[in-house]
Amino acid sequence: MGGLEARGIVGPFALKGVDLLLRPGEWLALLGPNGSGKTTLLRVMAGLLRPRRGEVLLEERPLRAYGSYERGRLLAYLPQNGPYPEGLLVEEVVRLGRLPHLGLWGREGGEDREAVDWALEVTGASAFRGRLLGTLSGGERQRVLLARALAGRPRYLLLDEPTTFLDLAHQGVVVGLLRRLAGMGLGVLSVLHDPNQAALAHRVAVLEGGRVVAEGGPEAVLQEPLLARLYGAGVRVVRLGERPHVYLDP
Ligand SMILES: Nc1ncnc2c1ncn2[C@@H]1O[C@H](COP(=O)(O)OP(=O)(O)OP(=O)(O)O)[C@@H](O)[C@H]1O
Repeated sequence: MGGLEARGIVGPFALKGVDLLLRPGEWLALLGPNGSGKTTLLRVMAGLLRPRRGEVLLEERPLRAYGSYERGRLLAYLPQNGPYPEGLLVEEVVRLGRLPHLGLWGREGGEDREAVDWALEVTGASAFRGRLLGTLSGGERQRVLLARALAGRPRYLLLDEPTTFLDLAHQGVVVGLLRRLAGMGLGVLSVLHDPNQAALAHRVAVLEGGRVVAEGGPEAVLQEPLLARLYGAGVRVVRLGERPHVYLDP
């Protein structure tokens, strides 16, 4: 079976033995307290950090055996922080997402332009295409960076806190987009802090102290005892229809 799989990952830093499988066609949300190892795990699964022990398999082949362009055509990573190419036009930033297909000297063709247009469109970033990245608000910039990740038409998308900086409406746009992308067959792994956004994912995995301590459907994972242990006694969970809804009652 395909997928992006972390097997027995120990180190660097906080990771203490993580197994996690991201399947094509699913949105998997990764939750966990600050410092639990979420970003580190994402960077290991993106091939940007080497684990001390264990390995990452991309469609059953070790990730370290892939060349960087080959890996980049299959897998895109959206980091939590920059550096960002502030001085480039938005359209140029998104075109950078085609690099794994074009190489440094490749000539852009119709397929590349279509992918860039599509990525700008689905992220709601088309209106900024002629602006400099450095002139955008935090939320606008976040959508452009998501467009850059999508422009390579990856099969797996790893997103570190993609809804941070977004207003409520655009959080909804991004969350809806993640579901839609999974529906199109992509495997989407997103670090999130908001359990109510995670409740919309197909599966949720919870990291605590560098280990996956819970994994499964949102209804099964987002339970009050676990969340209270992770985030404190004031966390409450109620059911709204089928879905768990988490709020604070400090
Ligand atoms: N370059 C580094 N050198 C030393 N320690 C590091 C380094 N990067 C991360 N760590 C440590 O590893 C642990 C996990 O960090 P990580 O960024 O993966 O956590 P996180 O779950 O993403 O946290 P947050 O929710 O705050 O973003 C933290 O204690 C952090 O201080």
